[in-house]
Amino acid sequence: MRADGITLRFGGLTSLDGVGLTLNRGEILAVIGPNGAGKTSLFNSLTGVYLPQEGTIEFLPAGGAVVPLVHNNVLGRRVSRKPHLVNRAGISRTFQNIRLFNALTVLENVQIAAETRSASGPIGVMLGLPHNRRNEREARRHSREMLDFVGLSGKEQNIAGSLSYGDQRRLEIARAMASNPKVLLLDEPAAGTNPSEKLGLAQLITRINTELGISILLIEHDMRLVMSVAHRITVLNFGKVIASGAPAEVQQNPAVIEAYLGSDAAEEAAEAAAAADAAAGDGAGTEASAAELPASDLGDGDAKADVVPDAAEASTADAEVAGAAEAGADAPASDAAEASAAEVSTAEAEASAAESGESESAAESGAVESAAESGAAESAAESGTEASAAESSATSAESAQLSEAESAAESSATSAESAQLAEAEAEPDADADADAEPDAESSAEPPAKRSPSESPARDTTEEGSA
Ligand SMILES: Nc1ncnc2c1ncn2[C@@H]1O[C@H](COP(=O)(O)OP(=O)(O)OP(=O)(O)O)[C@@H](O)[C@H]1O
Repeated sequence: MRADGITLRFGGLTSLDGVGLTLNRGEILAVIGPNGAGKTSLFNSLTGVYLPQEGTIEFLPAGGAVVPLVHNNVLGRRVSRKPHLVNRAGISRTFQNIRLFNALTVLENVQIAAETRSASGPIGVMLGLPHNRRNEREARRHSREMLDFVGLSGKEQNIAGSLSYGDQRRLEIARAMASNPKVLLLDEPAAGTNPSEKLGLAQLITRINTELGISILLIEHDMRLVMSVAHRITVLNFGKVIASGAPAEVQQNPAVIEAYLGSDAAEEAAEAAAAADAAAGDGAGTEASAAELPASDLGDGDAKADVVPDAAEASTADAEVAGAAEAGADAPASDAAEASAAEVSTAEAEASAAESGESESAAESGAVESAAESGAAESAAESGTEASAAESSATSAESAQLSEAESAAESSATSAESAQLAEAEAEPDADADADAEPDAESSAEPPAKRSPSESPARDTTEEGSA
């Protein structure tokens, strides 16, 4: 799937500004960025909910012809494929806010999606023709299979609204998979879930990719999850792509750190990196660079405050965590990054990894975690779990240093967000020239943040068959 030069405007607000992105076959590509960066707008453009004013989007399924999703037609008019035809072409999605039929059973929720693939018309269904009954049986069988895959077997007859939040997220994924997509777009699948649910979701996403061969485009704020599953990452900020590449590369990109944590933090991180380079001879902790985007939930201001890297703190904590790992962690002590991940993972993650004998992979999945991220260790302690060696070795001086850094970052994060919001609000609506034209599909995705003064939602669509 490829998007080129996608520009999407809402009146004077440019939500996407010349965005280009390619999802390769078989790949997990994460799209990250601060709040309001344009991630959901991008998903809505890819799935035909919005019609971007500029750019093209095309999909090339294996063994098939190119399917134009957004393009200029022969008359030069902007056209996009309707959402249900995008789905029929092999692209499915989940939503940031869970959208289930809460009063229906788990099985019925999935079956509805599975039946959209069948050719049964309403009359045939009403008459109960044999062909339609066969389709229904097949849809039910396939739905059960998907539920089993996501770990919801045994809950088929439960009412969807009664499921735990994590199970509801799984159900959404099962429903998206019921139409046998080749590409799955997941919009913040871990939002609102607890750490063990997040771990399970990360495993599920990887299995969908490896076992079913489905390419995945993932929007997610939880950096630990992103780093553990993504093959590549594209970073958006203010509607523009500011970085793209392998997770480790992106995590250390100064522009990315600045986008998330502000320029002061980026400078501090760069200084810390230089200090770490200078102290490279020391051994411990130097492999996990201090100038990394911390692996944690970057979805809101609180989370940002939790993960602020302080230059000095980062190297100290690095050394401590690596030292503690050498003293007793299962993770290879020679790899400071893995050791630090093993130490600062939540107790739940550790327990589950240990139980399944996957301590190494758990360590790897969190290998990107910066030692500066003492937020994870703090939250483990808060939740009554066993304090990590890294945390227990923290001195009070370091704690003071951390709180200072946290409040600095919190204020820089807040001011960055306020600036963004103020900028968005200051944009005049006067030049809006297009109708707000909600259609059935658009209304399924209500405006997240503000009412559109110029809705780019589909003014022209193409009914071409997939
Ligand atoms: N329907 C709409 N009408 C007007 N403005 C919109 C609409 N949808 C999105 N925007 C604006 O576009 C910008 C990008 O929003 P978007 O929801 O795509 O960001 P995001 O990166 O997904 O944010 P978050 O992480 O908070 O979900 C924001 O400024 C938002 O207010």
